[in-house]
Amino acid sequence: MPDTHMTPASHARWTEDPVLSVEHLTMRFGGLVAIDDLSFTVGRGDITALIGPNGAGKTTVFNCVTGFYQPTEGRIVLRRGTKPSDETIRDLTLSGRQYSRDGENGVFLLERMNDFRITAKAGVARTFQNIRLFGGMTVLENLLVAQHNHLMRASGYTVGGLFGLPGYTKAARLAKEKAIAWLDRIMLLDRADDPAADLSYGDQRRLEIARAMCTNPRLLCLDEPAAGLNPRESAELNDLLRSIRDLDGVSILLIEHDMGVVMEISDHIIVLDYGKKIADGGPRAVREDPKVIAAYLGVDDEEVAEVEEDLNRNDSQPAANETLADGGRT
Ligand SMILES: Nc1ncnc2c1ncn2[C@@H]1O[C@H](COP(=O)(O)OP(=O)(O)OP(=O)(O)O)[C@@H](O)[C@H]1O
Repeated sequence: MPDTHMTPASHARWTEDPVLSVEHLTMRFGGLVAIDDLSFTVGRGDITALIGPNGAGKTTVFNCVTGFYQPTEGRIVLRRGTKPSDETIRDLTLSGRQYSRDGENGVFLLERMNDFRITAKAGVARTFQNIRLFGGMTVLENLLVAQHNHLMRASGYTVGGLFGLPGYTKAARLAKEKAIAWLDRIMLLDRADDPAADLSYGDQRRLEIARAMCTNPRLLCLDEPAAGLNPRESAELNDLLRSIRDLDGVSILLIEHDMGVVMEISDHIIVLDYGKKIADGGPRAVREDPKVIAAYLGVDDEEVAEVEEDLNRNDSQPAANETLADGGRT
């Protein structure tokens, strides 16, 4: 992968080939403006981190992108496959339709779609801050359930599956093969028949990501995947996310407070504060941005130079599991 630490924004994938564009997004809850005219892009094949102090609006952005909230204003464009022209997107917007699909490719206006359609049609999968596995089901069953939509399609939405329709039988075999391949990748093959609730926290996190991957996403949205992980589990998570980017070619958008994880694996970082974007660029540029330091540490502008000096004195890389937000505003 190219070193994106200092990639000029004009040549970065997030400007040249965005898989997702969030355009002038605003989300109000009564009188509270949680997201205020926010625009950013996510590069195809990038790991993009959305960071910011507590209450900055990160989860609200995720909820808008994944269809849990309908934004008050703004457009959210997901591009599958080849890059569509601006005219295609404009025509789709004016048509009032939700998406325009051509086989595996297409353009999707996520602000018009519900969560189910966003996963099934646009190919956006997500995980949550609090793990949401089916604890009573086995580890393998969790990965099979994720492929339920695909299997229903193969059954022709009939009882065909029960009677062994050839298309369904093949789809069921492929679903099992895929689940087993993922269990192997996340090193949980020997736990396939155990209830998911019996796994350690780190294993549950990786299983949740594998479950999301079983839906064949183009964009994987992860809400604090490193929360509560120990350093070894955090390193395993980093490897898994890099492999999803590099081997599966899936773009990743993550919310994360663990600056060790963010700085190590991100190609692109967007920083929010009070619902507005305050920085957007490669990891080094963002890390050295005085506005970011000020927002995280809750200090006045004149104190920023002092804080920067401290950071430079300590080292040029954050320690693993360094969690700036712990010192941030709550
Ligand atoms: N459903 C809701 N109803 C009312 N206010 C909400 C709702 N969801 C979020 N908010 C408010 O919107 C603002 C942004 O919250 P959000 O959870 O998006 O921040 P965050 O950056 O994800 O924070 P954290 O890092 O603590 O998870 C906060 O002031 C929050 O109280």
